[in-house]
Amino acid sequence: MASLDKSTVENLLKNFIDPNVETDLVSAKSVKKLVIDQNDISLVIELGYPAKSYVAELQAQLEARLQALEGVGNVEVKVVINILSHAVQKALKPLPNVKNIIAVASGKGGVGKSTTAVNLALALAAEGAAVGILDADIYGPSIPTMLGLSGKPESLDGKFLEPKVSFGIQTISIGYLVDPDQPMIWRGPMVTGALQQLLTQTHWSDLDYLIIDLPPGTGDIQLTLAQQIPVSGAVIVTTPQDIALIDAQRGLGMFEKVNVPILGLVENMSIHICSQCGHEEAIFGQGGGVAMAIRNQVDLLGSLPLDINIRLFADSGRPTVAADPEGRPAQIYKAIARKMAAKLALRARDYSGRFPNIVIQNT
Ligand SMILES: Nc1ncnc2c1ncn2[C@@H]1O[C@H](COP(=O)(O)OP(=O)(O)OP(=O)(O)O)[C@@H](O)[C@H]1O
Repeated sequence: MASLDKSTVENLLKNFIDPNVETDLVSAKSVKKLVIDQNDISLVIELGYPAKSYVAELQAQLEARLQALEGVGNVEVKVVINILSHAVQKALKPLPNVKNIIAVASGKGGVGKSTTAVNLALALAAEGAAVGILDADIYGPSIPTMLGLSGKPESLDGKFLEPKVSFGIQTISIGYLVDPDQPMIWRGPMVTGALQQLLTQTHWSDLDYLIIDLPPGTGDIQLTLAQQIPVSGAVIVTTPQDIALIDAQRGLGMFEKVNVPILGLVENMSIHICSQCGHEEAIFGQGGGVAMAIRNQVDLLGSLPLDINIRLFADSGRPTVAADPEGRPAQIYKAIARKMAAKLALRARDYSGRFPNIVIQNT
């Protein structure tokens, strides 16, 4: 039997594209261990993002391709998930108990930012991550309603708030603190302080990701939040409509200015599929998200259709990913969530909490 050539195995891994990170396993630093013992191969792949629905497929594909190599004996492939903490803005420190904060933003209001944020949070959880969501949308705090929650959170020690949990997601909302009848102009100045308080005085319990649903727009409040909250990355939600894209462009510029990496764009309401006849119509225009992504050299993480069920599920307190996990829209949300987390996994890690051991010896 011909003996196994090591470089053939390495080349196979160098040419194996992970569709979530959109790069090969070697460049993505996913090859944790490769042992070639005579003709036997033992391989450990480590993914830095939650991917429950991809692990078995990846393992099977790798095993099949390795097994097909000439001269191969036993093949053993193991895929493990290890979600790490990634760097935040230079002047800030990550929160304890929260590995990564991801901001979900939009330039324009009403484009479906909150619906997208809540479904992405559920999708990350479905893929195996520990997830929280902070509803910071002062203009329309809708996350509790979308998750079927009501009532204020408790405080057991009089200092920290206990997040309310729904579908396994830990949640806190600015809506619990601001008076809905108070004029908007008074809400602005108090909001950044209140948000800092919510962020740091909530008993988050070991989160891989905390999703923040930011208020729409690119004004002072949003800029202050983008500067003060220790975020690892931001996602911009837009519709393909020109007017929304112009505002989304401003949002993108705002995050770039404060050195927050853009993980990608999500195009919402991209196409309407008639529930009666199946006819597809691009109500808000076509190709806007792709063009914006290309122009700014950022990723278009995915596009969601304008689908009446997305609204109905959100209104009923059981968003799409929880209500119809196998349906097409839920699959799109999960694909976007995997990609978003995978893009983050490629970014620099946070080393702030890990000082090297310094030993001072008296001679
Ligand atoms: N893809 C979709 N298909 C159908 N309806 C949707 C979709 N995405 C969002 N919606 C609906 O559109 C409305 C606005 O969505 P949402 O509240 O998420 O927007 P937003 O951008 O967060 O708004 P705001 O500016 O108030 O923060 C909601 O009724 C929601 O259910």
